[in-house]
Amino acid sequence: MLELKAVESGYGETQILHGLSLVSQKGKVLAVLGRNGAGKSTTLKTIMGLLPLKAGEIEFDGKPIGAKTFNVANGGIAYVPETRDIFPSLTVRENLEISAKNFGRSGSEWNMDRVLELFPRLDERMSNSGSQLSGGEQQMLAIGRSLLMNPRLLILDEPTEGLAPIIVKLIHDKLQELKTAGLSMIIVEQNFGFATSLADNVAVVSKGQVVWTGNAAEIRAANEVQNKWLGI
Ligand SMILES: Nc1ncnc2c1ncn2[C@@H]1O[C@H](COP(=O)(O)OP(=O)(O)OP(=O)(O)O)[C@@H](O)[C@H]1O
Repeated sequence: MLELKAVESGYGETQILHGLSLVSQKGKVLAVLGRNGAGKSTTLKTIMGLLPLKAGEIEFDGKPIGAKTFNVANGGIAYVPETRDIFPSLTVRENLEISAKNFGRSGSEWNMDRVLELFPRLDERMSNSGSQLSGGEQQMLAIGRSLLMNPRLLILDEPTEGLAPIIVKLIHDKLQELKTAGLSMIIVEQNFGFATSLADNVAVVSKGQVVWTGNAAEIRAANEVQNKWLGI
């Protein structure tokens, strides 16, 4: 469904991705793993058009993805950044409404009610501003907002970062529900257990290239891969 072919990208003059190639399949969860600074977030930002593609190709459903972030999002890819980027001065309801208004289509699969059913906690916080939410609630809001875009592919950058174990478990269960419902996902994670229990497939990134691919069971059994590329 999404294919990166020999992608080169970076920040200004600094090249970070050096011919990175990977494939994410429809209906599957791909975990992208790697040490700090390997280029995982850079990969996601390049997919989303937040960093320029210097060389290589990115195809979504067999067609070039387009260079502008709005077009990538409109084409069906929702992105939850590491920073979550919710609007701190707007209420939970307003944060959700902006997404529903910009991307909601009549008869579409995701609407406000379904998001609140998935995250009842958000329903209790509808009148609170973004800045009043806990880290876990912010992550729920960021995911809920992205679902209102009715994506065909959901991309998450370190969804568990800074969250308490009980919230990590909750986010895990919700993403598992979305997976069961057939949503395709790419998840960048430092939490190996979280990532490999959700993932079908795994790509390991080091120094801006994919150095290992396989399925989740394979990497769980491959201690030397974990040790060499992830420092586990
Ligand atoms: N805004 C930036 N300007 C310049 N260099 C950057 C910028 N953001 C990241 N980098 C550099 O790009 C490299 C890859 O960073 P990236 O954020 O993609 O790593 P990562 O694999 O996602 O790791 P992490 O888990 O630390 O986020 C690092 O060397 C980092 O210092």
